[in-house]
Amino acid sequence: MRLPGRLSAAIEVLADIEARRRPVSEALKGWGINNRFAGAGDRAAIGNLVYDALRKRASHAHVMGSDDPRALVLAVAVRDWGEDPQALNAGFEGDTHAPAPLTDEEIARFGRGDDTLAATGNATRADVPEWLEASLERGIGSDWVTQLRAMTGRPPLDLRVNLLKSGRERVAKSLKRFEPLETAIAPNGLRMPAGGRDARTPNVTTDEAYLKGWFEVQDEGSQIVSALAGAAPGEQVLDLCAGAGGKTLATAAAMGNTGQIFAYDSDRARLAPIYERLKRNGVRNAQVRAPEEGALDDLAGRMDRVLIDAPCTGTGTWRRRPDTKWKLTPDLLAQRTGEQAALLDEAVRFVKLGGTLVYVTCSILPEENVDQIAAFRPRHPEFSVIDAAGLWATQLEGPVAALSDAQGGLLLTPLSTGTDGFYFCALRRNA
Ligand SMILES: C[S@@+](CC[C@H](N)C(=O)[O-])C[C@H]1O[C@@H](n2cnc3c(N)ncnc32)[C@H](O)[C@@H]1O
Repeated sequence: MRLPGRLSAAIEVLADIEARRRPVSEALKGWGINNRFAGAGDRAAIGNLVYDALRKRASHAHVMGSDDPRALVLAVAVRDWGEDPQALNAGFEGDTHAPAPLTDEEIARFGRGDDTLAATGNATRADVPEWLEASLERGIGSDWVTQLRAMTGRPPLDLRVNLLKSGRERVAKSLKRFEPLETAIAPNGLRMPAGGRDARTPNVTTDEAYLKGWFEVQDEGSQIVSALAGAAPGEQVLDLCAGAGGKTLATAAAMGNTGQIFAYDSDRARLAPIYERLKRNGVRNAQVRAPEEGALDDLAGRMDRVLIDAPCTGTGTWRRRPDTKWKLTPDLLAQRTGEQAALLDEAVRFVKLGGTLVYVTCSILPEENVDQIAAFRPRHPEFSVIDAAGLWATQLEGPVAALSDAQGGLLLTPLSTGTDGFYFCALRRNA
């Protein structure tokens, strides 16, 4: 397929997402099934157009004066992919798969370029829903628009090398056709930066090194918070929201397969992939606890470290799942903050005297981060915050790149740490 056909396909997929309220991945898959002639390169390019359109939905719509799928996809072609509007029209001529030619009005809008954006509201320039503006400014500070604009780019593909089975050099060698770079902050990470336009994401999970358990796909931010959590060999650790086990696996490696990690999740389906992953990674110090009445009772008061990788709005992962940015509602945020407060209270009973409670989210909203810690402290005065910047100095190399907050926590963002958005705060039990 040539570019005009790919643009038409992306318009079709976006329309399908809107009409049927479908998740992006499902709509793209559906399009692929109905259009079997399209190759892997076509599908990747169409996916990129769709995701790019959603990453900058508000600013694209502002420039175009419309948020219909055609306007958004043409905006990606011109604003993000650097196509010239007149040249696009020339390419559309005689191509039966092309969208309708750009109108004079559309061309004029591109002519005015992004100048009109300067005069518009912050939420549009930051490409976020307006109702989140006050929260983002409060949580991130005065440069929140710049920070959020950095979240409209494509994410890299990051890997964590599994030290239980391999090393960074060996994995890099196995994947050298993808030209991986060492991650800047996480000590055992490799990164394949995002490509532009129709670049395809490297398919690393078919590599022999992956099948042998030498590495996992894990954003560098997730690797950093796992390192900050500071689990040491021989400890007793509870991963209270283990899900598919991304943090469990990183923690097991940090503990050198010694001590014991208890991996629990209230959702059996989310926990299911952990069994295969633990096996492939060669983890021998993790016990999975399925969600049953009293499943964790024997751990009360015994844990050196309890990790809450809390259910959250996922606002830190907007680069990867930009559709969730526009679907988030105040009700969903309130539901998540309620769950987070309950989990913090629930976790307390497992932490032994002198033990550590680690709270993590992949959100950039203060309601889910610093506010949770501020509310927890008077409820549990027996805990005190361990300064996260100090932990950074002991667990990671280089100066603290993340943003600090008034409670002693850290916020990772694409602009500050080059990662997804993550929040980290650790508290010690003193009584
Ligand atoms: C951010 S995800 C965990 C991701 C996982 N730790 C990883 O690194 O791959 C949050 C998880 O919390 C779980 N969860 C939600 N409420 C919970 C509760 N009350 N107790 C335990 N787990 C819960 C969800 O099922 C979900 O799997």
